[in-house]
Amino acid sequence: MGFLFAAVQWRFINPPRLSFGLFVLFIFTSSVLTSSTVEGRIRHYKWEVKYEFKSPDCYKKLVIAINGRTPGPSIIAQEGDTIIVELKNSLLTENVAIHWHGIRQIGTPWSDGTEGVTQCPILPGDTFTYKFVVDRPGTYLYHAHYGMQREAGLYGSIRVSVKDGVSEPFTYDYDRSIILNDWYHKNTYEQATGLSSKPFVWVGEPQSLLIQGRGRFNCSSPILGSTNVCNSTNPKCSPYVITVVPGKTYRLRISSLTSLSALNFEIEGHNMTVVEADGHYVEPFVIKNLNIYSGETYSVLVKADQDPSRNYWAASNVISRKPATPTGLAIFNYYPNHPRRSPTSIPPTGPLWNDTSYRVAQSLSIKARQGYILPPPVKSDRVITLLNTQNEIDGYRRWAVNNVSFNLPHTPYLIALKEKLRHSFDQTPPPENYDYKNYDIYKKQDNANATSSNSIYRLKFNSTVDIILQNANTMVVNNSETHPWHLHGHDFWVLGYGMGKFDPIEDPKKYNLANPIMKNTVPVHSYGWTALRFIADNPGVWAFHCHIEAHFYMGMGVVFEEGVEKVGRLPSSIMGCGETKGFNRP
Ligand SMILES: O=C1O[C@H]([C@@H](O)CO)C(O)=C1O
Repeated sequence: MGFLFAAVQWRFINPPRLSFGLFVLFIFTSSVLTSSTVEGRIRHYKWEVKYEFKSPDCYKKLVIAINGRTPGPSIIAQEGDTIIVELKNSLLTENVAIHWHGIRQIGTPWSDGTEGVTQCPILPGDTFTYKFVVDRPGTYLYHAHYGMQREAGLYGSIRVSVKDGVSEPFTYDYDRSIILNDWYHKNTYEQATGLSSKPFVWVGEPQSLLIQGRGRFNCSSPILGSTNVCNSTNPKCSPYVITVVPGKTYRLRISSLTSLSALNFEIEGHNMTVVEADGHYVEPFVIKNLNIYSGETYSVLVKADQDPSRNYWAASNVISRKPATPTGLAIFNYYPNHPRRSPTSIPPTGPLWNDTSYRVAQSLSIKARQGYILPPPVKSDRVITLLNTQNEIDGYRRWAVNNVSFNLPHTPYLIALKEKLRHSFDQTPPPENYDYKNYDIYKKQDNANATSSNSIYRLKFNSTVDIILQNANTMVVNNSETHPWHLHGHDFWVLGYGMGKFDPIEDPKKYNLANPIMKNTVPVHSYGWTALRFIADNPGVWAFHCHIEAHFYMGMGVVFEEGVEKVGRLPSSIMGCGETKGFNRP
């Protein structure tokens, strides 16, 4: 931990300057109650989670909103602030839990919001209080972490600015957050039921792509017939508008919370300079379009330096799966043109969806900004190789890791381990590797001996762990999908990406140990591998899983425990389910 603190201190060597954009946003978003302490402000939010009818893409469906909104309210804070969210579950018949994505929860592992791992679900009618410190500046997210509720619209952004008197290694005039998403018309229950049925019913491709909660479904589509649930003239589904002043530079914090799709984001005619990824400064690089995977966040700088007499399209397109969803569109509006004036140009269609080498090249071009991220330890203490496969188990379609498909336990691990409730989950450690020599990753395989389990990896506190994520063929011939893996409670160094089968002798020699980026979410490209390193220095129990909502639901995840004996007294509010019934009595 001291190691990371050193990295944080090292960063603050620039002269003081708080960007005007951040300042203005701070003033306008302070509807939240704040009070100051020596360490930082306390920002107190009261949220009510409720089903509501909304038409984000013109098609009316039930969404899960926070205080009537999806995306929910943004959390705007400063490094060192304490966030308190009093969450009232008004879903009537449904539990809920919210994860603070990218926030490491140092000292507060019970606030990670991962149902089954760090807490019992919040019951209908109950209010649960999350309390944690945002200890690092950067762009983060929050979203539901229970069942498949995220796809119902329960998500939002967290923006943490640097401390007063500290400046960042780049400048800009204004700061905007944009969440990209994909959108389904089926509700979460229909989707989840299909995934866990015999025969398996796949969720399919999304109906629309949303940019900051807005998209546009074609209401005259023949599949709708004569229903009145879709209305293209509803102003609620007019495109999101990013208004820019000619000559000014914008920091766009672009993040993705897609349920399934990998996306490519582009602003017609404008270059973007990438400066931040998952809360870490990157060596700036210029791109025409950004590949972004579910759970990732980026900051890009965009200068409004094109012909100011017109507006431009900002577009998101599906990549890495054969697209069956129209381009998501927003308007990049040059002031003082009318914000609703649609550009007459053809919207960007993005790169070829199956150009994996293009995506791998962009992943490889993300490097730590010099002077801001300490390099990783040169050696690891343990290497865990995780083969990702699709299989059938008892006739159910599942995803498995080293032939083990993950099931969440009924008693959250954090409580089970701290209170020594050993019977509440499978104590056999999951496999550290797969049959590396004989497994053909290019072949459709049955993986007939795959099983389901809720066993977990226990890591030695403060040890350095390498994870090799290995992709393979699915149960469809000649098909391997992209999986964005997200680690809770930590950032990891990204040591390398490669195509084909990872070679445990040769590939580690090519690791980037000089300037690897730190992230919390990383893609594993089709038929490829990704190598990560992290230090198990955050006492708690942490999920590590594919951020595709259907895939985690189908078992594509693992859990790590480290230093649980060092965790302080657990709050009784996280208890009440499984074997923890009765633990919440004062
Ligand atoms: O889990 C999945 O199932 C489908 C397909 O493999 C079978 O229909 C798909 O694309 C997934 O990602």
